[in-house]
Amino acid sequence: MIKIENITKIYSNQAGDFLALENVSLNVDKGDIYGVIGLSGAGKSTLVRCINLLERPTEGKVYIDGEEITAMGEDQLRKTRQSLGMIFQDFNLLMQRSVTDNIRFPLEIAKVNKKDAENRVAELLELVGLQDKANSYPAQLSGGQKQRVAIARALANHPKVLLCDEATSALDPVTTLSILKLLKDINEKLGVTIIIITHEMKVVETICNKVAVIESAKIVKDGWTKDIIHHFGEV
Ligand SMILES: Nc1ncnc2c1ncn2[C@@H]1O[C@H](COP(=O)(O)OP(=O)(O)OP(=O)(O)O)[C@@H](O)[C@H]1O
Repeated sequence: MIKIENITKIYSNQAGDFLALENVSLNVDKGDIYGVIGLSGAGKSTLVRCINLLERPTEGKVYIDGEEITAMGEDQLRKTRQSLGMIFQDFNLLMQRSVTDNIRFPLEIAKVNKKDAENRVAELLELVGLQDKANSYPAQLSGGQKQRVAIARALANHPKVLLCDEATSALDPVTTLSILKLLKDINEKLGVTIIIITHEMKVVETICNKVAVIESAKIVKDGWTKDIIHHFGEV
């Protein structure tokens, strides 16, 4: 479903070149909840941002469903990005818009008609359990509720893949578990493939079937979570 082939990412600025990813390859199958774990600065965010080309890899290829997105033009890329939802540590909600309007936003961009958008927002509010907060504003929500809004918004256009960049890192342990449970439900009920970037082994143990360990720009180990846990314990 997602194939990353020999990706290298070099950030270049006045200070010089910085190698953030070195020859990274990864295969994510449909239905996986795939964890990418590593210490701060290892390259995790860079890797996930290379999957939807928020960052362009300096070298290497990315395939989604067999199509090479690193070779796509802007129009095709814009369409393909609709099949890749993303959520972030700091939620990235539109603070001046209500919960409903945040969730509706990607539907407006995709030019979904008003009635269908209304129905879809109602469905999503139910999915994430926020029907009673439909008219609230982000500032009136807890961290867990904000992340639920972000998840609903990311799912609005029926993506095949959900990319989660440290999505639970700002949350307490109990709220983290409730968000992880929601992600697992989404994976099981909607068949959405999930990639989770985290620095917490607990997150990987709780929901990831597979995991890659990233250290200093390289994947040093990847495979079934149960086989990898022992390795990470030694890091
Ligand atoms: N735009 C940029 N320009 C230069 N260097 C960058 C840029 N973005 C990231 N880096 C560097 O690349 C390395 C990898 O960053 P990245 O954000 O991918 O790491 P990470 O594993 O996600 O870390 P964290 O868990 O702290 O977010 C870091 O050393 C970072 O300083």
